[in-house]
Parts: sequence; structure tokens; C-alpha cells
Amino acid sequence: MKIMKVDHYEEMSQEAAKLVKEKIKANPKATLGLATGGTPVGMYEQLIKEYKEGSLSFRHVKTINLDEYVGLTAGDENSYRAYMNNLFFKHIDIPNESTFLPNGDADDLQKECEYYEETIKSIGGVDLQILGIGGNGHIAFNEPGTPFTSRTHVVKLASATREANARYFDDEEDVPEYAVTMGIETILESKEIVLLASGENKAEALRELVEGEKDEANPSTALQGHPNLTIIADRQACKKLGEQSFTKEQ
Ligand SMILES: O=P(O)(O)OC[C@H]1O[C@](O)(CO)[C@@H](O)[C@@H]1O
Repeated sequence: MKIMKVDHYEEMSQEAAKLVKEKIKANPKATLGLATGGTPVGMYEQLIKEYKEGSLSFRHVKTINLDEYVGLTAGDENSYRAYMNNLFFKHIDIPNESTFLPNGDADDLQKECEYYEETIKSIGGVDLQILGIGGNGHIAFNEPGTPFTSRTHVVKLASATREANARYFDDEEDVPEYAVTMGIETILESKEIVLLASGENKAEALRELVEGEKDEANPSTALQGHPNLTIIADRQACKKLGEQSFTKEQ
């Protein structure tokens, strides 16, 4: 595990974009695992800027997202498909057919989960996975108590998660109760993982991820065993980490 402590959100976003750019430069056909939520928005903005400046192309890249709400169609403004289209895909040169998210509106969600696992395999697995972290330690929508052996599955969202995400909806009651999410084992199969954390409200979750016991009660601790994990976190998010946890890479 490598921890990169940065000053603030903008620097976190720039460093994350730099790693994505390096990955695409090294392999223009790379598969990126992408996340939603507030955390990666700045990284997407930075990548769009690089694309517009002509220093980066996504023409041969594939992307696969971590999760999607159950019951929202792709056209729903609160779906993660809409988030990805609006905040990233429509601003770059990636073909629509190279971008994958679970269909949370599928009639048979179990089949959709199996299909998603097959999709990940069929595009060669994830080369670089971007992750955020929930205040309760969730990664993707894997809530506390999710087995570390889980594959893509349907999850009932914790009330803390629904509360945290209510900011995007007119009413907290509108936040879907269920989601389709890549499982923890699915995520751990990514060749490289970059986890982003910004703000004091992530400090305790980050402390547990870095310094806590590996325990299914905290999904993020599953990442401790990953051979190629980089955490990029700002000062506020690092507040509870002991000095011994840092090995700042230049
Ligand atoms: O980036 P945010 O909005 O703080 O959310 C943290 C995590 O929670 C989720 O939004 C899921 O609730 C993830 O997509 C994200 O990584």
C-alpha cells in the first residue's frame, strides 16, 4: 500500500488524473474501472481538460463502473449512467459502446449481476480501478458486513449511505433502497487500485482502512491485501493517520 498525502481536493484530483493518464499512455487500450460520488468529479474534470488540450485520447480505452442504483433507468438524471455521461463520457472521445455500467433496471437482476461479471472478464479485467470510500468504510456499494468473497450482487443500501447520497435527490425518500455493485472479490481482482479520499468526514474510514484490523465489518479493509494499491488523500482525510503510515512517493 502506498499513501500519497496531498494538500487539498484539487491536488488529489490532479494526482489521480496523472495516474490515469500514465496508464493510458502506457496502454491506450487500458480498461479503467470508474467510480461515482463526489470524490472523483475533480479527476474527471482534469482528464477532460487534458483531452481538450489534445494530450490524451480515450478512443481505445474501455471503462467499467462499480455500481448502479436499482430501479433507475439509464435516462434518469440520478442514475450513475447519467452521472458518467454528463460528467465525463460526453466530453471525451470514448465510444459509447466502450463504456459499461450495470443495468439497475433489468427485469432479472440476478442475471444482470452474472452478465456483469462476464462483461468484466470479456474486456480483459480491470487494469486500473478508481475507488472512493464511504464514511462507513464502504467501497463501491459494498456495505459493512459484505463478505470479502462477494462477486457482483444486489445490495440493500445502509441508511448512512442513503443519507449521504440524498444530496443528489429532491428527497431522501427518493434515494433507491437497493443497488447492483461489483463485489469485494471482483474489485480486488483489479490489477491496480487507486483510492481517493478527501475531507475530514473520511478521516476515520481512512484510518480504519490503513491501520485497522482486516474485518468484514469494514469493507475497505479488504484492500489491505491488494498488491498494487495507492491511496491519494488530502490533509483533512489523513488527519487520523499516524506518521508511520506514510511513505510519500515523489
Ligand atoms: O465520493 P462520495 O460522494 O463521498 O462517496 C463515497 C463513495 O460512496 C459512493 O458514492 C457510493 O455510495 C461511491 O460511489 C463512492 O466511492
